Amino acid sequence: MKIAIAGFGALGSRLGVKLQKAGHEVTGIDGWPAHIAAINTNGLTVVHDDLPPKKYFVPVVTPKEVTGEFELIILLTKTPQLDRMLTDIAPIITKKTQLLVLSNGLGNIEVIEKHVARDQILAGVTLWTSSLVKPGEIHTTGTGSIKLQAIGHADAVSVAAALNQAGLNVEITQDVLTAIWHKAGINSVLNPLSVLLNANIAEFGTAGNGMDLALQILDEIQKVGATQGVKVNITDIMNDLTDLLKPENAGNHYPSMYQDIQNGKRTEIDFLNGFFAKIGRQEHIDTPFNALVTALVHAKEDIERVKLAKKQETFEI
Ligand SMILES: NC(=O)C1=CN([C@@H]2O[C@H](COP(=O)(O)OP(=O)(O)OC[C@H]3O[C@@H](n4cnc5c(N)ncnc54)[C@H](OP(=O)(O)O)[C@@H]3O)[C@@H](O)[C@H]2O)C=CC1
Ligand SMILES: CC(C)(CO)C(=O)C(=O)O
Repeated sequence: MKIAIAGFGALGSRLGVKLQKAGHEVTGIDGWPAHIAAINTNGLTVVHDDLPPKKYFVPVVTPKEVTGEFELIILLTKTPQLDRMLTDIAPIITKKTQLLVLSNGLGNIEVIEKHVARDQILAGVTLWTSSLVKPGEIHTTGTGSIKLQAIGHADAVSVAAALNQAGLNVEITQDVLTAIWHKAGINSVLNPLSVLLNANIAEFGTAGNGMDLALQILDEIQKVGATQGVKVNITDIMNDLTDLLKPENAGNHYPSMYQDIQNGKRTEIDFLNGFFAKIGRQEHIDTPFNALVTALVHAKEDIERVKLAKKQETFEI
């Protein structure tokens, strides 16, 4: 299948390599010039756990440069960048193109609906992980899975089959909205707490009160979900959290929000805990934990951005 991955960052790169290895024709689309240049010149370096680095040659272009027709575009930008990416790649989206969004957070489907017909959209969630450690180099660990559903009449079966050829462990769900809230519950625990506690997923699991904190956050999300007609199953989320702590799954992974903070970038917090706190305010549901976590992550974003800017100034001197 001819596949483009829009948002060829940490996770886009990992999935891109797996899809290319399975025989698909893959093109990466990304806006970070240094990353594009590194991959196109020297290949993408992938370091899996303690294994020797491997190089893969997947062509990467900017959103404004990309040309050609793709049967499938996998959207893997950070949530705040999705709208901009879709605007920039509009020339390559035909009526036959299917778009699958796997980014974390709430509200992605509504953004895509502004750009293409419902029948072209598939939405999903993924437990694959990856870290972009420097331009052109990702570090990977463990394994993962994907759940997806067609929003209208897109061809979920052929998309799932193409992804499964690459061993991506895809399951078609009939209730992707619940899956998205479920995943957002997982992210609303692991992502901000990794930032605030400076811990990877396994290290978070060693905190004596870690799971109590998780329960407080999830209890609020469950109450907010009920106001929106979404059933959030806390037991199922806690089971998934416990599985993710294992090194063979994602224990050694620093969540994507942790990586954003390290890179001095704004995070997806407003599409996770911040989203639940906002709906909670509208629906008169108290969400003190989610509101506090959101405020603390925003504070951390500011602190790290100032620190990084100072470091860069020092380099210039
Ligand atoms: N990483 C993971 O393990 C997982 C991620 N996800 C989700 O997948 C989506 C994509 O995440 P992920 O791949 O981690 O995101 P990345 O930050 O690695 O990549 C997203 C985009 O950010 C830009 N970018 C990345 N690093 C830098 C940098 N240092 N300086 C400038 N620009 C940079 C890139 O281009 P551009 O300049 O165009 O912005 C890239 O397209 C998110 O919604 C995330 O929550 C879901 C599961 C696991
Ligand atoms: C792997 C996981 C679930 C960790 O929180 C994730 O989605 C991320 O890193 O953003």
